[in-house]
Amino acid sequence: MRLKIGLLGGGSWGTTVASLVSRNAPITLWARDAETVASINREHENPKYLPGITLPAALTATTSLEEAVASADVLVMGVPSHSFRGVLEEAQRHLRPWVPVISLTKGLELASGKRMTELIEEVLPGHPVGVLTGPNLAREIMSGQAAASVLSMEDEIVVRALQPVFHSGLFRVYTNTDLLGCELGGVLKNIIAIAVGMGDGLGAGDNTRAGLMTRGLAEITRLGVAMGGRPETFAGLAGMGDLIATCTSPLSRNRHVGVELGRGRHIDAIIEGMNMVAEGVKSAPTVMALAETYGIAMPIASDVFDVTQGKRTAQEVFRGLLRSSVGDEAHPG
Ligand SMILES: NC(=O)C1=CN([C@@H]2O[C@H](COP(=O)(O)OP(=O)(O)OC[C@H]3O[C@@H](n4cnc5c(N)ncnc54)[C@H](OP(=O)(O)O)[C@@H]3O)[C@@H](O)[C@H]2O)C=CC1
Ligand SMILES: O=C(CO)COP(=O)(O)O
Repeated sequence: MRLKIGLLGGGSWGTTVASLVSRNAPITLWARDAETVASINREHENPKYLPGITLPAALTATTSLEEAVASADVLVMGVPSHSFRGVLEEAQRHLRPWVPVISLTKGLELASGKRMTELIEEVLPGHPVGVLTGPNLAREIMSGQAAASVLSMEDEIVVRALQPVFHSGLFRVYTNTDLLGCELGGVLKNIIAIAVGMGDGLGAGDNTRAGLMTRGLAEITRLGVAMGGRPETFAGLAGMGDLIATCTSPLSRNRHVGVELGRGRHIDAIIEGMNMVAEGVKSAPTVMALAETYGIAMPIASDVFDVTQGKRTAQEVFRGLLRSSVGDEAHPG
């Protein structure tokens, strides 16, 4: 039997994952924007988020949430974190029992600080949950470049059963049972990418970037391990892999925010000028609260928090590596 997939969210990543999955399984993509849906069905294009890219003819879209959810054997959530709970609650009315729910979202709920899979467990108790995450810039994948990703669920048998839904020749999907670690890797790297972008915007060099990325990974790993993730996860695709892609690619929206901050623009003006989401800006306050709760030093994330809150400028915080006290590399700070 071929599993039917419902995917909610017609942005750049939702559309890309739906295109990848359409090679393996029947899929219905739900987007709330009627023009986007019509264009995907008729022109095989999503002009709002992936202009100029031809989508597979097998990919069909709908504005009816019920149509995408009611017949789904697997539900994939591709909306940003600020809309996740609301869309999930709508979906809950139509979803059959026990259907696995996979999140593509790399953010935390602002009000509760919860991960997206925690929201799924809360709204849809009893449904197996997972994430698809890794160094996966949507536009690059749609232009036919090879990429590797991770499908993470706690149950090894279920995750292996779902792997073929997402895996294909140029999109290599590994499995991982460290759900918490994989999910946190995707959330936390966005904040470090903003820091690296700030450096790039200020004209910092390659040594600076390497220093920030390495110390940033140390912060990600410290918090992730304190919260229950496995150390090796943060050295893998969902940790270091995604950090490298996001911190170095001109396609990254989080890095873009950082670059513009580094050039001296105000955060509100930058966000105003973007039609896509940069999750790190919204996650920064929640991540700082988590760092406090778990007693973890996160000096780079803290600087990003200050700048994205408009408390200090990128120039002011970018003493970064020049901070007055430095200790042993293996220790926090
Ligand atoms: N783009 C990428 O390369 C990658 C993104 N991700 C993650 O995927 C998630 C989604 O990002 P991405 O697709 O890039 O985001 P985009 O900004 O490209 O698109 C966001 C999409 O979500 C829709 N949306 C927002 N709120 C709602 C709502 N309340 N109801 C229905 N639809 C809604 C938007 O619809 P509308 O157009 O109508 O506003 C739009 O289709 C993020 O968490 C991101 O971190 C992960 C890996 C790669
Ligand atoms: O998660 C991503 C790449 O893996 C996308 O990063 P941005 O949201 O910064 O574009």
